[in-house]
Amino acid sequence: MRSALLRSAALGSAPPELLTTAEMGRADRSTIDSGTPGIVLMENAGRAVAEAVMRRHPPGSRVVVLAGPGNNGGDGFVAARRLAAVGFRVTLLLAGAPERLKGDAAEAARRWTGPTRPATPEALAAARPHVIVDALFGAGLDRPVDGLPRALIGAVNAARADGAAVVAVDLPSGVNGTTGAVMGAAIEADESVTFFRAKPGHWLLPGRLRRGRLTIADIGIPDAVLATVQPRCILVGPELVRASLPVPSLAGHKYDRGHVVVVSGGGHTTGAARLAARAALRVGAGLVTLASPADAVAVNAAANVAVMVRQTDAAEGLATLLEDRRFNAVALGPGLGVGAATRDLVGSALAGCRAVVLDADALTSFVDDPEAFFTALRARPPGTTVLTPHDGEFSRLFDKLPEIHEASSKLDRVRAAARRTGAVVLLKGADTTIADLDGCAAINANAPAHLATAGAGDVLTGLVAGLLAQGLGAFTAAATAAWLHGEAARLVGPGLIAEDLSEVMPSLLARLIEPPAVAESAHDRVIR
Ligand SMILES: NC(=O)C1=CN([C@@H]2O[C@H](COP(=O)(O)OP(=O)(O)OC[C@H]3O[C@@H](n4cnc5c(N)ncnc54)[C@H](OP(=O)(O)O)[C@@H]3O)[C@@H](O)[C@H]2O)[C@@H](O)CC1
Ligand SMILES: [K+]
Repeated sequence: MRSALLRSAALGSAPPELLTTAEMGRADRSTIDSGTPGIVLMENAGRAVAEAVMRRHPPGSRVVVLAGPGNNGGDGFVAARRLAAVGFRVTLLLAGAPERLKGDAAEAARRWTGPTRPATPEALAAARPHVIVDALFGAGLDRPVDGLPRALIGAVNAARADGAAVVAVDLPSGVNGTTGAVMGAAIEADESVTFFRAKPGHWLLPGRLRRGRLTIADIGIPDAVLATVQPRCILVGPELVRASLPVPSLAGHKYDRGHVVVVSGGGHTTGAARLAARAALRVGAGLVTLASPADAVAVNAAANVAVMVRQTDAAEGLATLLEDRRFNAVALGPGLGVGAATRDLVGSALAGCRAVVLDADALTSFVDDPEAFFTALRARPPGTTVLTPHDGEFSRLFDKLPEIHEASSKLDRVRAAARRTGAVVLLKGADTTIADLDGCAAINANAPAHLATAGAGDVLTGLVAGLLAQGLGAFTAAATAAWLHGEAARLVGPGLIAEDLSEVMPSLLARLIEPPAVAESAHDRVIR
C-alpha cells in the first residue's frame, strides 16, 4: 500500500522562484528592454488565459471578460479576442473609460473588434456566464478595493456561487501578489493563470485559498532575467529537497552523520521529545541521544531502542553533556514546560557553536524578557540556530516589536524576526514560511490539513535537528525538513497521527536520494 501511495506522490515541481509584483515588473521591463515588445508579452499572456478556458469549456459557452483599467485588463482583451475567434460567446465588460487605457492595454483593446460595455454588477449577472475571465486587477493592485470594483468582485463571487467558473488573469482581483492579503474584497477563482513565475501571494494565505488551480504560463520572459531580478523568496519543492538531502557514503560511518541531543521533559512529559528524537534518527542523523532528567530516564529507556538515553540533570547536566563536541546538534522545547528551568536549559544549549533548534516551551519561556533571548541568539554564529514557532508562539515572542507588528505579510514578519534574532525562523502553518538573517525566504506549502495534529510539530523539530546534525545549513535544514514533514503527512493521509510521520520517512527518502554511484554488492556479477 505504501508503495502505491508513494507512486502517487507528486514529485514534479514548479519553478522555485517566487517574484514579488515589483520583481515581476522588473522581469517584464528587462525583457522588453532586451527587444521583446510589451504587446508580444501581453498577447502571449492573453493566449495562455484563453487556452485555460478552452481546456475546460466547449466553444459556444458564454464567457464574460471583466477587464480593468491596466495591463491586467489588456490581457483580458487578448483572451476575449482569442475566445471569440474559436466560437465562444464573449461579453466584454470594462471597468473604467476606454479612452483611459494606455500603452499595451490600449493596443490590445484596439485589436478587440467586438462590443465593449461598461462593467456593472447588473451587466455581469444579465450575461449569465458559464465562465468569467477576471482581468480586473493583477500585479498593479495598490490599495483596498472599494466602490464599483468591490461591487464587481461581489457580483463575480455571486455568479460563481450560481455555477459560473472563474479564471483569474495573474491573480484573483483583490489579492495582493506580494503578500497574499485580501485588500478589502477578492474574487474567488477556480484557476489563476500567472506568467513566468508565481508570486508569494499565490502561496501565502489567504491568497492561496482564492486562486484555485495555479497555471504558470511561459510568455517569453527568459530565465536569464532572474540574474537581474535576484528574487529573494522560493517555494520549497522536491527538486530543492533532493538537491539538499545528505547522501550517506558507502565509505562513511554513523559518526559522519552527526549526533543529535534532544532534551526530554520530566517523567510525565516525555512523548514530545521522543517524537523529535525518532524523527531525527529517521531523517538520517547517525546517532540520537535523549537527555533525560532523572525521573524520565526509565520511561525513555523503556520506550526507545535505537535512540540512546542519558541522564542529565537540569541546565548544569546538559552543559556537562555538551562538553562532548561530538554532539553537534541540540533540539529542545517540546514537553519541557515554561519557566526558568527551561530558560536555563536553553542557555546551556546556546553556549558554544553547535547547531540548535528551539521550539515550543523553549520559545514561550522567554515571552517576558524577549530582548535578553534575542541578544543571546544574535551572539551565535550565523546559520547555526533555527526557531520553529507556530503562530501563537511567534506572536507571543515577537508581536511587541513594531517592525513585526506592522509588517504587511507573513513573509515580512518572519524576515523581521530572523533579522532581529540572527536565527533562521520557521513559522509553521499551511503556508510555512522560513527566513534567514539576510532576508532569504522560503514558503513550504505541501502540508495537508490533517498534519495539524498533536505532536506533529515535535516531529518537525526532530527533522530539522537531524538534518542540521548531518551538516546542512540552518536555512536549508529548515526548508528541507518542512517539505519532508508535509510530504510524509500526504503519504500517510487522513487518520495521521504524529508517530506515522517518521515511519514513512524511509520510503519517502528512498524516492528522493539517488542510489550511490558505486555498484552495490547485490548488483555485482561474478564472472567465472
Ligand atoms: N508588459 C507587462 O508589463 C505585462 C503585464 N502583464 C499583466 O499586467 C498586469 C499588471 O498590469 P498593471 O501594472 O497595469 O496593473 P493592473 O493589475 O492591471 O491594475 C492596475 C490598475 O488598477 C488601478 N488600481 C489599482 N488598485 C486599485 C484599486 N484598489 N481600486 C481601483 N483601481 C485600482 C490602477 O489605476 P490608478 O487608479 O492607480 O491609476 C491601475 O490602472 C499583470 O498582472 C499582468 O496581468 C502581462 O500582460 C505580461 C506583460
Ligand atoms: K485578475
